[in-house]
Amino acid sequence: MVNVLPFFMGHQMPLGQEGMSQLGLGMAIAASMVVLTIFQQFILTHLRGYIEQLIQKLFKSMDPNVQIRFTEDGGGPKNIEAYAAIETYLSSKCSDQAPRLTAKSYRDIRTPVFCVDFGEGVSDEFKGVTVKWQLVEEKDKGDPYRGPRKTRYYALTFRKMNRKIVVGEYLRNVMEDGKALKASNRQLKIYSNSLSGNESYWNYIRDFDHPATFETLAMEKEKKEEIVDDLFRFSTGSEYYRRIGKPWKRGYLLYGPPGTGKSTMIAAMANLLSYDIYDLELTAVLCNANLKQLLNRIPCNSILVIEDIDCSSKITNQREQNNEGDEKKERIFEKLTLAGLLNCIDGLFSANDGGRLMVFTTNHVELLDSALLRSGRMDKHIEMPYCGFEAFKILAKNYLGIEDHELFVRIEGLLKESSVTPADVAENLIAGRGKDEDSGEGCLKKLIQVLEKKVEGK
Ligand SMILES: Nc1ncnc2c1ncn2[C@@H]1O[C@H](COP(=O)(O)OP(=O)(O)OP(=O)(O)O)[C@@H](O)[C@H]1O
Repeated sequence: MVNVLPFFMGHQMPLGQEGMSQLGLGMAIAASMVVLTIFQQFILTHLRGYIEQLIQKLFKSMDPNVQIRFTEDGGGPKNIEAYAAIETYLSSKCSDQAPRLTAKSYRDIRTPVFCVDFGEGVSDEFKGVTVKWQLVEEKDKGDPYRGPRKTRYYALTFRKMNRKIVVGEYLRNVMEDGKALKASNRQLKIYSNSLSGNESYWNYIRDFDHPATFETLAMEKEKKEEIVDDLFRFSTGSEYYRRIGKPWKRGYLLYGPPGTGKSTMIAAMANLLSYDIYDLELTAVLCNANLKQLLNRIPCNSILVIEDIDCSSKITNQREQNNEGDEKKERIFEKLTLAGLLNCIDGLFSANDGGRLMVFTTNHVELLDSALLRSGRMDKHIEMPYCGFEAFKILAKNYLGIEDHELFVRIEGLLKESSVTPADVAENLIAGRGKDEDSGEGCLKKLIQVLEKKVEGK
């Protein structure tokens, strides 16, 4: 047998029997050293990693808490929306808890949102379960071009045993409340339509800051409550409209003499629901196609207002009687029709992404085409009457701060006999102009005189 080992070992001299056995031992030791090193380097490293993982798992399973992170800009619009809803929700919680707050102002909100400072925590309770929110900012290495990157997130920590209620009910509640708070803090706006060439557009007119509310609206309590209830059911009816397969819209017709508060009611509706107002001027609509274009551009959570709809329907119905020769009106007569308006209303707002309210007003309900009045187009007809005693008491409280007075009995009697609008009454209740008759009592006396004249003149 050719002995090749000496060459491997670097020996030049031939070896005896003893040398051979020593050499074998040396090689065995060397081999076991190599195996040991491999074992250490590979097997032990793997084993160590495995053991470490096991320990981590063990610790995790012993940790009683769960943490969910909501990052500021991660994962698309839904996540951004969720982050904003959480921020608004926590804004209402943190003002009396966190020692340090940051005020954030956005373009479209009325009052600043308060946020906790980084590292600060806010605790919250839901159905007996306590959770903790914390605003965290982390810096990572980022990439070579843009450098380090900051990530902000809200960390929600809670007990593992409460996972079901927190992930289900609690978070749904946070999102809904956050979105509702955000909507109620939104700066409302008024838009109106205009014509440019053959195209119709909505133009931003101004911010909507009308102070009217249902509380200040002079109207019988029961009737007001019924309307508010209807509006709330409508605005929270997403599930309902989805279930019955109808577009999420509702039509209101407000009718009554001028000065009975139809426009004031629309303002109160917008404030109640935090909806923007889209005031449709039909005389600035060229044809049915234009109208469709405009109505399809109204976003959700808006009120479409068509005031004095009787005048508009007169235009459409009395086409033959028009002999003014006005070219533009002529075109409207030809192309914008009642049928077109009805079609637009029927096919309107098929997307169920949010509610859209339509409010039509008229001083002459008797002139309206019955096709326009039917349910689905105008679901609720509200009469805005002359001023009754209940409405008067609200006006006296609003304008004079007087809730009861000995002259009220006389005024109640006169209101029963006369037809005065809340606008007429309000006009006589503007106190504090310096003169004696403009004091609270002076205003009531002045109103009595006006009412007496009305009754006499009947
Ligand atoms: N019901 C009411 N509650 C409180 N204020 C009212 C009411 N009705 C009228 N007013 C007062 O009268 C003013 C005119 O009312 P408003 O413009 O709402 O009436 P209107 O019915 O819309 O009239 P028009 O048909 O002429 O448009 C309002 O600015 C408001 O101050």
